[in-house]
Amino acid sequence: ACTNSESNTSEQNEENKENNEVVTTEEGKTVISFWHAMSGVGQTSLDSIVADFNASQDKYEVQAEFQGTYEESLTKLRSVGGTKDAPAITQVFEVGTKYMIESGFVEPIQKFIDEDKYDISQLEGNILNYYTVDDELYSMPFNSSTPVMLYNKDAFKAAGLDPEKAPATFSEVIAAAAKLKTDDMKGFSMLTYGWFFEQLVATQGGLYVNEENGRAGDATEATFNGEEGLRVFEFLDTMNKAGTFGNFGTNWDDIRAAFQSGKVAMYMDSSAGVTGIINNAPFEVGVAYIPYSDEAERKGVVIGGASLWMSKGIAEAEQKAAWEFMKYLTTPEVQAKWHLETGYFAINPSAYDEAVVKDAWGKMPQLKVTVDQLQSTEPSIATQGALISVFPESRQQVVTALENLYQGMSPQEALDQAAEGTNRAIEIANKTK
Ligand SMILES: O=P(O)(O)OC[C@H](O)CO
Repeated sequence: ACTNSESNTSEQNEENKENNEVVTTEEGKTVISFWHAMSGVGQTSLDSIVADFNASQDKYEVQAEFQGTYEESLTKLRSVGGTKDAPAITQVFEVGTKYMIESGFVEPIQKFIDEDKYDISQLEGNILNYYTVDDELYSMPFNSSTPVMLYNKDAFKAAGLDPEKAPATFSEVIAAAAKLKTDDMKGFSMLTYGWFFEQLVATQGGLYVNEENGRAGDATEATFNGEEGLRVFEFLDTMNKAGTFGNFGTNWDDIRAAFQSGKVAMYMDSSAGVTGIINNAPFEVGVAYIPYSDEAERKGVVIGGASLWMSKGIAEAEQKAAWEFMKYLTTPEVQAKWHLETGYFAINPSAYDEAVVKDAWGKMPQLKVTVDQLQSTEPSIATQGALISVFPESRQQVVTALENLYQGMSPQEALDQAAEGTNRAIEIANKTK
C-alpha cells in the first residue's frame, strides 16, 4: 500500500487492488474507475472531459470505462456492487434510482454536499427534484435529458403544413400525420421504449404507480393503465390503424435512420439525440415539445438520462477523487461543452449564459426548445417521476404492451396486462425486501 503522495509500482497496484487499497499512477495520482453507458458522441465528449479533468490537476486520475447500454451496465454493477471490484463512480439511468438507493452499496451524495458545504442551489431545480428522495440528494445529476418531438420541416412544407408550427395535441398530431403520409413516408413514430410512454402519461399529470408515484412510500400498484395511459395507447392505436404510424421497433439507431432517410416525418427522441440528428439530416429539422392529450393540460416532462453514484466501502481517498470529479463536471464551462456536444441539458444553468452556448443557440435554435420545455415544466408528483425498484422490469412490460397494441390488441387490454406484470414484479420485490 502507499499513501496518496507516494507512487506505486504496477505490482504494488495489483496487490493494492486485491487488498482493496488505493491504486496510484507513477506520479502518485489516486486512480478511480468511472463506469458509464455513453456511446457515440456522448462517449467522445465524455472521454475528452475526463482527459481535461485529469490534466487540470495532479492528484486524481479518472479512468472512464464504457460498460454497454444503461441496462447492461446496471446488470454488471449488480454483480460487483459492494465488492472491491466496484468502480468508485457508476452512471445509472434515472429508472435505476430506487434500486440504487436500496442496494446498500452506495454512499448518498448528500453526505459530500454537506461536508463540503457545496452550493447545490446552483444546479437546475427540475433535475434535482428527480434525484432528491426524503430531502436527500442520492446521486449527482449528470446527463439529463427529456424527450422532444422532432419533425421534418421539408415534409411539412410539401404537405402544406406550417413548418414553424408543430402540432401540439394528440388530435393535431393525428391530423398532421394523415397529411404527411405518402407511399414512402409514415406520419409519426415512437420508439418502442417505455420511457416515451411514461412521459406522455406524466405530461397529462398522470401517475405511473400509487403511493404518490412511489414517492410517499413503496408503490404497490401500477396506475399507468388509468385514463391518461389509455389516452396515449388510443392515440398510437388511432394512427396505427389509419396506417400513418411507422413502427421501427426497439432500436434507437433504426428509428433515427428512418427519420433521417425520410421514412417518417415526425417522431419522439431524447433531447440528447437532437444535435446528432440536426447535423446529419439532409433536410431542415424542427424540434417541438412532446404532444399532450386534448383532454388534459400540458404539465411538462420528467427528467431522463442518468446520474452518477458514489460507491460505499471504497477508500476515503477514492471517494474524495470521485467527489472532486463530480464537482468538476458541474462547472458551467464543462456543462456548456457537454450540452453543445451532446444535446444533454446543462445541469448547471449558468452554462447557458456562456458565450459559446449563446452563439450555438443562435445557429441551432432547436437546442433551446429542449431547455424551454424543461424549464416550463410545473414541478409536481407527476413530473417528478415515479420511484419503483422494479422500473426496468416494468418498462419491459410496457414494451410488450406496445408490441401487442401494434399487433391489434385493444389499448385497455394491452395496458392492463402491462400493469398486472408490473404489479407482480412489485409484489415479489416488496416481499424480498
Ligand atoms: O437516452 P437518454 O440518455 O436520453 O436517456 C433516456 C432514458 O431516460 C433512459 O432511461
